[in-house]
Amino acid sequence: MIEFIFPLSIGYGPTLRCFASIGCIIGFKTPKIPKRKKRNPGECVRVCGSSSRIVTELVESTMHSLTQLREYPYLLSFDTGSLIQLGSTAISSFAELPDGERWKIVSGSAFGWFYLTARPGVLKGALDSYVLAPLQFVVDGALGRRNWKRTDFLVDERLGEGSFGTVYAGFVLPRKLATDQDDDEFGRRGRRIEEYKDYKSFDKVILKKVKVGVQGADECGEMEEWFNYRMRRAAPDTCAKYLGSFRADATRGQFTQGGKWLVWKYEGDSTLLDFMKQRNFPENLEMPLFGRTLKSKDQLQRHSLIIKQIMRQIISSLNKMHATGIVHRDVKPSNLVVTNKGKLKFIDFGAATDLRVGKNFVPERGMLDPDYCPPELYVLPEETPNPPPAPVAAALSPFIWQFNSPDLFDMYSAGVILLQMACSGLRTPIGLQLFKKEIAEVGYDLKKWRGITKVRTNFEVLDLDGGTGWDLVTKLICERGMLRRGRLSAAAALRHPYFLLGRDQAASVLSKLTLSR
Ligand SMILES: Nc1ncnc2c1ncn2[C@@H]1O[C@H](COP(=O)(O)OP(=O)(O)OP(=O)(O)O)[C@@H](O)[C@H]1O
Repeated sequence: MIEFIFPLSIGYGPTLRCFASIGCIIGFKTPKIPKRKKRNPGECVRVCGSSSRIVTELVESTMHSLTQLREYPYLLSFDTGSLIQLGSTAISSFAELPDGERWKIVSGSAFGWFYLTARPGVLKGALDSYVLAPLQFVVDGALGRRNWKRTDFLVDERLGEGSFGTVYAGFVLPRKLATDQDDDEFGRRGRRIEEYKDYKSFDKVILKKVKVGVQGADECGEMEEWFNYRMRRAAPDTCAKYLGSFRADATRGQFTQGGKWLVWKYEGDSTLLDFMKQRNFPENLEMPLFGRTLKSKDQLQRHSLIIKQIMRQIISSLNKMHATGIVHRDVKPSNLVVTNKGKLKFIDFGAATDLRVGKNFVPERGMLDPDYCPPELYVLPEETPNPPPAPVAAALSPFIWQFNSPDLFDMYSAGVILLQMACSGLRTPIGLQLFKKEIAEVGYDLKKWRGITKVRTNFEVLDLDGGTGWDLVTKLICERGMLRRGRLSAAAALRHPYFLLGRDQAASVLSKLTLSR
C-alpha cells in the first residue's frame, strides 16, 4: 500500500489548500462538513474510506488549517485505492453536470491555473516560502553553513566600498587552523595571510563588512542576505554563490565586535567592467568565454560573437531572475563577475526588489547608478503604495506584474551595456555621460540619437548580419509605451533574431567539448 502523506505544518498549508480547492473546482459534491473537533498538536488525521469522506476531510482540514495551522501540525494519509475512487467520482460528477456549469468550471480552472502560474508565480512563491526556504535553512544548518565565526576567516585586500558595506577578498581557514587561532599571539592586529604556510590552498572568499553605526546599514545587510538566499534557491547559476553570514565576537584587525559580515565564494578576479576598460576589449574575453581563439578570420565577426555570448548570458540570467519576481535594479558591468569558467554572474543585490512578496520595494526609491537608469526612474509608478503584508502582496503580484512590467527596468540597463560593448566611445565615463544627456534630448529614440551624437561611435558590430544587433538595442533603449510596455522583456529579447542563429552558443558548446578548463 502506498501512502500519500501531507504534513500540515505551517509550511505546508498551501499545498493542501490547493488540493482541496482543485477538488472543489472540478466539481466534487462535498457533503455537509461536520463540526470539527478540536485537535491536539501533533495529532494525525488518517483519511481512508469513501472518496466523499476524503473530500470532506480535505475541505474541512483546509478550513481548519486556515485558522489554526500554526498551532496544529497534523498529518493526512490515505491509500491508493481511495485515491483512484476519488478520481473516478470526480470524473463522473463532472460528466453529470449541465453544460453551462461545466464551462464555468473549465474556464474558472483555466483562469485559476493562469493566475497561479503567471509571472511572478504565486504557486511557485508559496512553494518557495513554505517549503524550500525552511528546507534550505535546515540543510544549511546541518551542513554547518550557518555556523560561521570570525576566526574561520582571514581578511585580505579591500576590493570596494559601497554606502553600507566594505568588500574584501579573504580566505577560509581550514577547521584545524581556525580552532587553533590564538588571538593574543598577534595582539589586536589580527593575522596576515602570509603568516600561514599553505595559504595558497585555502578557499578564497569575498567578505562584505556591514558598516557599523551607519543608519540603515544593518537593514541593508539583512536585505542583501535575504536576496542572496532567495537567489540561491531560485536561480543559483546566475549569481555569485552566497555562503552565509556571521557577527564578529571581538574587535580584531578589520573585525568590530558585533559587526555583521556576509560571505560569498570568490568567483573571479575581474568584473565585466574591468574587461571593458582594457583597450583589447572584447578580444580579452575570447579565451575566458570560449577557452580558445575563435575560428573566424574576420575580426568583426569574432567581436560580434563574443559580445553576443556576453549579452546572451546577461539576458538569460535576467530572464531567470525576473521569472522569480526579482528585479535587480543595479544592472551594470561592475556588477557582473566573470568566473574562471567563462560565466558571467550577478553580484550586489543590495538594491534588488522582490515584487512577488514586495520585499525591498520602497515606491520612491530609484536605482543606484544613474548611468544605467531607464527614463522612468522607478520600477513601478511612483503612486504605487507601500507593499501590504507578504501574503497579500503575493496574491496581488500577478496583477502588478502584468500591468506594470517591472522587469523592463533592468532591460534598459542591459541595452546600455550592449551599446557600450559595441561602441568603444561609450566605454569611457565621459562618453557615457554624453550619451545620457543626448539620449534624453531626443526622447530616448536611439535611431534619432545615432544621427545627432557627438560621441565617437562605431556601429559595425551591431550592423552585422542585417543589423539585428542594432534592432535589438533600439528595442531595449527606449521609453515605455502607454501601457508601460514597448521595451523587450528578457524572454522576448532571447527570441529576437539577434540570438536566433546561435553561432556564439555553438562556439561556446564546442569549446566545452574540446577543452577542459
Ligand atoms: N563573489 C565575488 N567574486 C569575486 N569578486 C567579487 C565578488 N563579489 C564582489 N566582488 C568584487 O568586489 C567588488 C565590490 O562588490 P559589490 O559591488 O558587491 O560591493 P558594493 O559595496 O556594492 O560596492 P560598489 O558600491 O563599489 O559596487 C566588485 O566590484 C567585485 O570586484
